[in-house]
Amino acid sequence: MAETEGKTSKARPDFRSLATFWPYARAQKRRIAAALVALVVASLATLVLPVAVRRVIDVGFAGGERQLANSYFILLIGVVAVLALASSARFYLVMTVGERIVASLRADVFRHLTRLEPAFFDSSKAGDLVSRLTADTTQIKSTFASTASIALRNAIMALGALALMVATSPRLSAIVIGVIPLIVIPLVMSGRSVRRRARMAQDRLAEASAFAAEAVGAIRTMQSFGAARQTSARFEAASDEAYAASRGATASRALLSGVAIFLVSASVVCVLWTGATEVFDGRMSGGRLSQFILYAVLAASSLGQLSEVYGDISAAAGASGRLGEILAMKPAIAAPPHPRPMPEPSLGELAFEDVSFSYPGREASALHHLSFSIRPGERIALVGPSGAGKSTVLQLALRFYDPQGGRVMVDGVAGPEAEPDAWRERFALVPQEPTVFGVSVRDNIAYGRPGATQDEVEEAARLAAADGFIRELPEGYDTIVGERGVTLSGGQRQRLAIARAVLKDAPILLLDEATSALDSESERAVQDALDRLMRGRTTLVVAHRLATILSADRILVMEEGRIVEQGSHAELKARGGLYARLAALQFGLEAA
Ligand SMILES: Nc1ncnc2c1ncn2[C@@H]1O[C@H](COP(=O)(O)OP(=O)(O)OP(=O)(O)O)[C@@H](O)[C@H]1O
Repeated sequence: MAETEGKTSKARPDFRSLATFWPYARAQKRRIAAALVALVVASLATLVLPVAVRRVIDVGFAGGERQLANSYFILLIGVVAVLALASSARFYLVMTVGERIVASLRADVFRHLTRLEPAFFDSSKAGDLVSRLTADTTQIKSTFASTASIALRNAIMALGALALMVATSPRLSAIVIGVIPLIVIPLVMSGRSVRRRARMAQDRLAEASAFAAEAVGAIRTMQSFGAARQTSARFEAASDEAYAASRGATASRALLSGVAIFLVSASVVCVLWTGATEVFDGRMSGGRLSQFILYAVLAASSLGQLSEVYGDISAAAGASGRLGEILAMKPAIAAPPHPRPMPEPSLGELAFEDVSFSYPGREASALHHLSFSIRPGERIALVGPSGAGKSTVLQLALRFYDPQGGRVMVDGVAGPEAEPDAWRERFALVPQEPTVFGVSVRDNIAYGRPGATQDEVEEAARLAAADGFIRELPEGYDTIVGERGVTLSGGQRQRLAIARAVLKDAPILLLDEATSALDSESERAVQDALDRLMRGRTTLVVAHRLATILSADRILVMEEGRIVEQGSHAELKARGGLYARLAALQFGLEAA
């Protein structure tokens, strides 16, 4: 699979994908126009230089007119100054255009990604696209900020220098143009193999880096299995392969540059030789020969730089193709053209009506004709064996997916009729493994309500039984937590998530209780916090704790995507069915 994807990404790039930039470039048209002016001025100044040099040599040196030579020198300094100024302006303008275009593009792609349904991120293609996002935008920036201007400048210079070469000496030009194919053909042919080898080296390097990233990510598993030595050996082998491949690429590149230097220099010597004969024979002035040589060198270096541009532009085309693919994706869960307004204030009603659902790419149904409704303020516990579909019910309630059959209703409005943000406003979720962001504790709690005051945040933390441990953190509410900050225990993370839900104060609460056991003190604190959070709120909880099911108004028992029993704890226990068996097994209650 990865193999096929790798091959496609290396296929001939589709240059039409560069059209993705058009709207971004249009927004920068003034700067681009100014950059073009600077670029043309700099190129013209460079093209004028050889004429000034010829004048200095012919009039000054050969003609012996010192005064005139001096004024040509002054002119030369003027031209050089214009060249310098225009080059600086071009560099600044082109770089900022590139940065601006890429910044807007990056922001758009990211905004778009945040709107896509979670199912998109489950696919391997998504992983590939997202992980290349940074590399792709960087590639595009370098193409815009330097390659485009290098291409344009060198195209102007190459054309200008070639035309002026012909104007300076048609005979010498004919010789130069005759030898160009002798230089270019072998270079282009060997260039292909160099590029192929360079790509192989890059692939090996990418494999080695991916291996290292995976190993470091799984450092605990690796060390606990005593697999450090074996992992290092595998990395070393991958790294050696990368070295061998890059040595091959470097060797062919070295050979290529040697051949190129020889061919180019030998042709310059030949031309110089022929030119010198003409000077000796009095058919050409020394200054004119110098002018010609300067134009030839300019043309050669411009053409040389142009040849490198193709690779860069095709890489940018590949990168923009991938970004364009993201931008072209239509979110599966989007607002309809005329969304139905949700009633205000919220009633806090949630209902599943004959809902059938299977995950994308899965044949088996996760939910079969599921129907239930929760009245405002009611507390419902979902129980059932692993894989029964309990978490799926929460995901559908939040519209991370839409069902293939039936409908999910909130406050009398069906999912597809509503605006997704307005819909999700009505829910607060406390997941099994809460996410803690790498920001302060305060910002973590205020995540669901960014404008919340310090008092509101503290009040939410108190209700979630989190205030105590937060105050003991090194910088209290300002402590940075998460991967780069202070590590929180499982129970602390849960209480932080509960505080976040308290602050959001949504009418419907979705809870996925943690299956992993906490120590009894944390367990108590979390349970108390949850009780306070659930009070008076419509609650749907995937229950793993006895206390939770005992306090539920109603229990829905799920098995293989269906509700097989429902009722109160006492009724279900008395029935002696699946619930009674689960209660005995999971919750340690005697089966009736
Ligand atoms: N993202 C997904 N993509 C594909 N299939 C999934 C996905 N998530 C869950 N499933 C499948 O859907 C079915 C129901 O899973 P679900 O997670 O809802 O069960 P659960 O009752 O919550 O289980 P547990 O108690 O173990 O968390 C399972 O067969 C599972 O393999």
